[in-house]
Amino acid sequence: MSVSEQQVQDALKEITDPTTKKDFVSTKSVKNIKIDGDKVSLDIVLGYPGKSVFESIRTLVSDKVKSIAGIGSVTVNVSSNIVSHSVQRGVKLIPGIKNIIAVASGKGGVGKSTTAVNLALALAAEGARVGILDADIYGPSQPLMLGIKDDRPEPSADGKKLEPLNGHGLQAMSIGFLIDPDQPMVWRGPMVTQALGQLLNDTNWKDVDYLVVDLPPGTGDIQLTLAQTVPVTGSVIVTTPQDVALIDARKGLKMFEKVGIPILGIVENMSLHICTNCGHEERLFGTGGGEKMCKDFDVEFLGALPLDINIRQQTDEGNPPVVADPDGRVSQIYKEIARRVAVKVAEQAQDFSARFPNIVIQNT
Ligand SMILES: Nc1ncnc2c1ncn2[C@@H]1O[C@H](COP(=O)(O)OP(=O)(O)OP(=O)(O)O)[C@@H](O)[C@H]1O
Repeated sequence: MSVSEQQVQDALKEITDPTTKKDFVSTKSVKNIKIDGDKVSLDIVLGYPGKSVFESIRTLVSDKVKSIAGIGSVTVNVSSNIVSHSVQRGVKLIPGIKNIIAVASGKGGVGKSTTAVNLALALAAEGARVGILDADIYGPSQPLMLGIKDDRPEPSADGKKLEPLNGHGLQAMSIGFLIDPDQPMVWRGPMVTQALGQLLNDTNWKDVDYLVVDLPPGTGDIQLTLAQTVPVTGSVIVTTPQDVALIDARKGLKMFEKVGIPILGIVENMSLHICTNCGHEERLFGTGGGEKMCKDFDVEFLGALPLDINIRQQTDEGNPPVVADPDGRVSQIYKEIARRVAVKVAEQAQDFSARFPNIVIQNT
């Protein structure tokens, strides 16, 4: 008696994708089941980029299907398909961009730009088409971190837009490509929003699955306006474990909640110091702060990066760890975070009617 499609589906309900923590049937990843006598073939189509886990998923699924009685050979193809998700209501989507991920911090200097660039590179390493927009108008650091600070963007063929620059395979745009970094610029609030709007809308983004936006630090008027004008799928908040950083990170979280942007999760940066001489581990800034905050606010703890001299040196030299040492421990952490972020994006509803925020105008 030959095996039925239902038997294959039932078997696949019993195994869990380590990234989504769900079974492949409930995430609608199982496609195209074909049964020919005792031969079975099927596709697993993931909703997140996961090149580095394709092989382990292929083995996991194929071993499970092989365990069904009466099955001879099994062929499993694993791939990813990234689709667009909803954004906050009233904000227009941008052509050429499927999803926008805002990387924010309540406080300056916590490693937001470092996290943004390595997250973008990790998403790309996992197989996605990725762009990075440096919205840190006051202190653009992406041109330096991508090693292309002296490059200048070219106009597009129709002369209407600017071509993004290429930084380690990312499509990149930053105010830093357009101004002289040594000349102080004085920006007023409306100019910042206008400049950002232009960088976002007047760049010729090409088929980007994820655009990572490196927001300016803080939770003032400018961040709020940006959060309301950029069509964001979700936000990632970067913090260090010190209490002062965590207090500001909470403010960031509340700001996104207010404008109806989902929080994809929190990254704790510089959480642990490993001595380069003796390997001793020290929690310079305390322990568990990021995780506790996630519990308090019911958001996901995406991962923790150590305070590591290589992260600083490689990133500040324009060759971030995900590129400089793609198989190293730090890259693995960034890739795990990237996959978790992509899963959280994929979990966002594609209709947004339920998320319209209440706007209350208060006179204080
Ligand atoms: N995990 C880490 N280990 C060591 N150094 C780090 C780490 N993360 C960031 N840094 C370094 O800390 C400095 C500040 O990082 P970064 O510019 O990313 O912070 P930021 O939050 O974006 O700052 P700003 O508020 O200026 O935008 C940089 O020199 C960076 O290389």
